[in-house]
Amino acid sequence: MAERDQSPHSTSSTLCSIAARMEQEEPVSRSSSTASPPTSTPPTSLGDEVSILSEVSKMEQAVETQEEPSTPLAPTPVQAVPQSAPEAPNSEGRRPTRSSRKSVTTYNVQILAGTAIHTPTKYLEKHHKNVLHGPIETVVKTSPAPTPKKRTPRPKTEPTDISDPAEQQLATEVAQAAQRRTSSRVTDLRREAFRNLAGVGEAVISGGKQLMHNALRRSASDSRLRSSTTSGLSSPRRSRTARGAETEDDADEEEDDTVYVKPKTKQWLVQGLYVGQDRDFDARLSESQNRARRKSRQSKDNKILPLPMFSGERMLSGDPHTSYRDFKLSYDIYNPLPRKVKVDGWVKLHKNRFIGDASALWKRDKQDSSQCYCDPEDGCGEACHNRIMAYECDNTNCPLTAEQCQNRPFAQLKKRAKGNGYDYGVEVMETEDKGYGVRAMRSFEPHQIIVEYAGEIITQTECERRMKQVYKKDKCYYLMSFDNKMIIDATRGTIARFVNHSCEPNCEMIKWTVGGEPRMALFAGRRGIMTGEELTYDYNFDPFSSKNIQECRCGTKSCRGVLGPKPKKPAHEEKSMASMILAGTKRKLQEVFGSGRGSESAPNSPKKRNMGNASTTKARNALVQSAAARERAEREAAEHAAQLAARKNRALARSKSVTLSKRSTVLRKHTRASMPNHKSIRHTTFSFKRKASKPGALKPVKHMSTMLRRSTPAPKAKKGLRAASALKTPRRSPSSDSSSDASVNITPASLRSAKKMKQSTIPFKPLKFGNAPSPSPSPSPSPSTDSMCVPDSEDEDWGRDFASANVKGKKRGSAPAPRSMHKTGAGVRKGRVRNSRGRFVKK
Ligand SMILES: C[S@@+](CC[C@H](N)C(=O)[O-])C[C@H]1O[C@@H](n2cnc3c(N)ncnc32)[C@H](O)[C@@H]1O
Repeated sequence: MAERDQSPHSTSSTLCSIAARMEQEEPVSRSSSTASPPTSTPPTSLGDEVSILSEVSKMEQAVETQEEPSTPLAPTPVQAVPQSAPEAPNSEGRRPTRSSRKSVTTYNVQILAGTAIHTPTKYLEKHHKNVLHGPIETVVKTSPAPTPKKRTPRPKTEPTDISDPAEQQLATEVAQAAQRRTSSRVTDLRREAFRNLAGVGEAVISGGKQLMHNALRRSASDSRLRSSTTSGLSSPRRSRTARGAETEDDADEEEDDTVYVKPKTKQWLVQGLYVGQDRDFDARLSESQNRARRKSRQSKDNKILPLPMFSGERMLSGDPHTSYRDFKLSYDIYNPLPRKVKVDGWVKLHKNRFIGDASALWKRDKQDSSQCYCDPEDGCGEACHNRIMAYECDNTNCPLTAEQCQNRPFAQLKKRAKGNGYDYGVEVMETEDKGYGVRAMRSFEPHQIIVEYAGEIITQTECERRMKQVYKKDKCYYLMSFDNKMIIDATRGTIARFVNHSCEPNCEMIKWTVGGEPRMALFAGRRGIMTGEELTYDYNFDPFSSKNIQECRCGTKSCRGVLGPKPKKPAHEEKSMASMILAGTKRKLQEVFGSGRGSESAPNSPKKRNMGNASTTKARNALVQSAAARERAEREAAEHAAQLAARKNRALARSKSVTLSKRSTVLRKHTRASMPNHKSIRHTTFSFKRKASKPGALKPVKHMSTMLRRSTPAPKAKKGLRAASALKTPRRSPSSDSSSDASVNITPASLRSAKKMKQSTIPFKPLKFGNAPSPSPSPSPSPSTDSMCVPDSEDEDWGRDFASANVKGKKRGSAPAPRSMHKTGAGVRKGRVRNSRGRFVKK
């Protein structure tokens, strides 16, 4: 039993110890006093009041029995306790052992009262007041400890201490007093125990009351809230409650409330973020209609929460201090594109890198430069010389600052590369049937730079080697013809290598000159690019042989079916087409000029057969008129172009920065070097395919000039209909023309004008020298009139004469005689003079 926990924390152990000690003490008491009843037991429970009382009586009896032999020398029952024997060493000043203290009986009233708490008793203020230590006799003898620290005297040593009779007397008196006090104290303890119990009960009851009160208050506030929000409309639940309140008496209601505390009801928001955020106006309606709409709306309540998009509008238009707040876009709006892919084995390069001999062979033509003279207001816009020539402006060739100038696309690209993914704006995607592709992650303005096509710059020899050895088994090649007969191999290169071909592309691949060096980049087309769009450009793929032709899967309306230029029709087909066009033109001309054949054939023609004479004449007149009008328009266009060119030249001459000779040199250079390249690179992508017959064989990359020749139709082939189209879209021609053009044009615009002038003269020449009958054969024609290259003023006159002479009913005879005739006197017959109407009459 001694091994059990006997700490003051443990109530059970304390109770057990009480019982144990009492058991142990029983024989002691019995032995010490025969008067003590053997049935005397310590109280074991709070209800054991009888036991407590009996204990008290037992104590009293004990004291009484002690009192009987009240002679001073008579041994006290305490002295007779045999337990004192082992305690003898204590008298020598040694601290009593734990086992020795077993005899000390402790009555904890708090435990008995059930109010003990599990706190070390030494910290409890009342502890020592309520606890009696030691055997009953000692307790009786000693007065109740006034202070908690005062210990009850050790009973075993006491008898030995009471040796003096005076002291014994004193002790007896004290014991008597203690007996009296103890009895009263026990009564006090009982009272206190009951008081404590009552206190506990009170606390429990008051706590319950408090809880009930709180619950009632909550429910009351809830019902108030409900009544205010529902504004008189009572729900069935509410009415039931009300009915209940009326019928039940107050006590029942209180009891009900106590038992069933209602949970907090959910409060629905009737106003909040989106309430009232409807649009004030409807853009589709007029102002007055909107006003009427607003008026009619005023009385109406907004029943449905408006769409969140209007909240953004409100926030933006409102006062930022009051209505502005941060918000997050949902992920699929912020990032609408599917996950981007990773390409294995793609080594990224951000700029061109020369490989092998390429660097040594690369010609750096320092003369190849351009200069612009733009104003800050223009900001190097559409009219910027550098922009037209595909030169990037920089501090050396542009008078504007970087902020003012808008013609620095590659610089813009560099800045963008430092930004985030959105700035960069492109990513690799997987297409359905074309392998990888590139899509826009942002929008691009029309003609805005998107990404540079960069990679390894290699020579043709190196390219061939790679094709034979490295890319032997590959199906896709990333080779593009570049400057100086070099090739960009973007197998290691920028993302631009993944851009696929389309017959209706949304981008263009253009070569620019940046800081004197050529660079290729993908630019947005004229429609611009939307986020998520796949980027494409026209490869103008050169398959070299029919075996290498690849099927195009661009899926556009005007798809050519193959990657590359539209397959040429067989020669005989082309010829027949040309002959058909020619035949048609001839027939029309015959109709116009009324040749015998045409008029003869007319009745046989099923078309003509149905036409009456009047309608034939009408049609003929219309044709004549339209031909004349076209001629006039062409002439005017040529004149206009010439004027424009002259104006530009004057402006340029004013700038005085370049001498005339220098400017013509620059012009020659531009026309020879830059323009053809710019044009030819534009839509040319070379993708090398191994020949099926000879694996690894490589066709040499065609030179730019070859490409140009291929892409630019020869002037001879542009007879008739093609000549007109050539006039509409002037091309930047090779330098051959510029050498003959001794004008001071150096701008591309003036160059185009000059070209136009030349082209516009083309239709006249065959008419004059080929088909047109001379109004009067010149006996001694001037040599200059035979020249077809440079038309002089006489040529023009001849042409005009021809036109006036052949157009029926128009200016016939009314035109003044050509000046040349007057000069030479040719055609003036002897004995004849002109009359006032210009006709020759006899003298
Ligand atoms: C420069 S790569 C373009 C990227 C390539 N799709 C890839 O996955 O790496 C050129 C090759 O892509 C394919 N390609 C590009 N555009 C195509 C189109 N419109 N139709 C079919 N194949 C195309 C062809 O195989 C072509 O040889």
